[in-house]
Amino acid sequence: MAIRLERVVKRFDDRPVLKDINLAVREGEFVAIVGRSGCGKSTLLRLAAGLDPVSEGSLLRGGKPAEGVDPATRVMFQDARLLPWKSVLDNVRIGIRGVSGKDAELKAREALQLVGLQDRAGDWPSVLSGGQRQRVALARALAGEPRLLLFDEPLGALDALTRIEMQRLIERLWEKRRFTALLVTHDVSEAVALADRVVLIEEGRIALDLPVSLARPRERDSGFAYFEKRILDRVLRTEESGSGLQKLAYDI
Ligand SMILES: Nc1ncnc2c1ncn2[C@@H]1O[C@H](COP(=O)(O)OP(=O)(O)OP(=O)(O)O)[C@@H](O)[C@H]1O
Repeated sequence: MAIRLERVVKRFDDRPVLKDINLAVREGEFVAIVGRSGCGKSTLLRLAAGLDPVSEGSLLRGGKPAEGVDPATRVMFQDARLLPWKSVLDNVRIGIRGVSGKDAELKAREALQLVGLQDRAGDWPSVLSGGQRQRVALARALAGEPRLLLFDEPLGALDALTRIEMQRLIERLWEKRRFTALLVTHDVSEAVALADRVVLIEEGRIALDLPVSLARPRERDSGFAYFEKRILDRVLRTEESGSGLQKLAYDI
């Protein structure tokens, strides 16, 4: 397993946000995490990245107890977090460790080519569109050849069309590189477009863990709509039943 969380609890000031998370992600698998705002999605991602410790339970990476930040993990956030005083190429180089000089430049140029921005290597981030900045952030993440790529709402600030283009790009690059991916998103459609499995978090627990058995590249057809509806139905049922969540978690 690339990553395994066993009976994980995460508390902030004694307040449990994640109460009992059991999740195993295989090497090369793409898992999406959905759930209402504040349910603990980003917290889960921070634990997986080693940015925060678990309060209880265990976190394993590659079968071994995870300790601190994993050098083979990269995170892509909603904002590109580019350094404005560095060129596009130099921003991508930041993602590369253990290689320097010409070799690093070559790797950075290759990563820019993967996202279709090879012609913008010398530009400043300020002259790029929001979508292009996210492409640079994706290139920076890929340039490090991560085993685990964590996406925290990476397309949340983009317009609908750019968002779908970026989803297709991420899907193509994942098929090419086969990194293990964990994607946090509010967008059920995005989860179905990208993931092998969609995990719904409710009240600190996994309420649904649904394999998405659709061929790739994903088409937005009736099969796609079926998975969207199954996830949305579960979210809405839980909302209506309120404290009935515990029961719902067991009748999947
Ligand atoms: N460092 C922290 N200290 C205290 N509380 C925190 C901290 N980080 C997160 N929380 C709390 O944990 C809960 C879950 O936050 P988290 O950001 O994981 O939710 P989320 O599901 O990602 O939300 P959103 O979808 O709105 O981004 C929230 O109530 C938040 O206030």
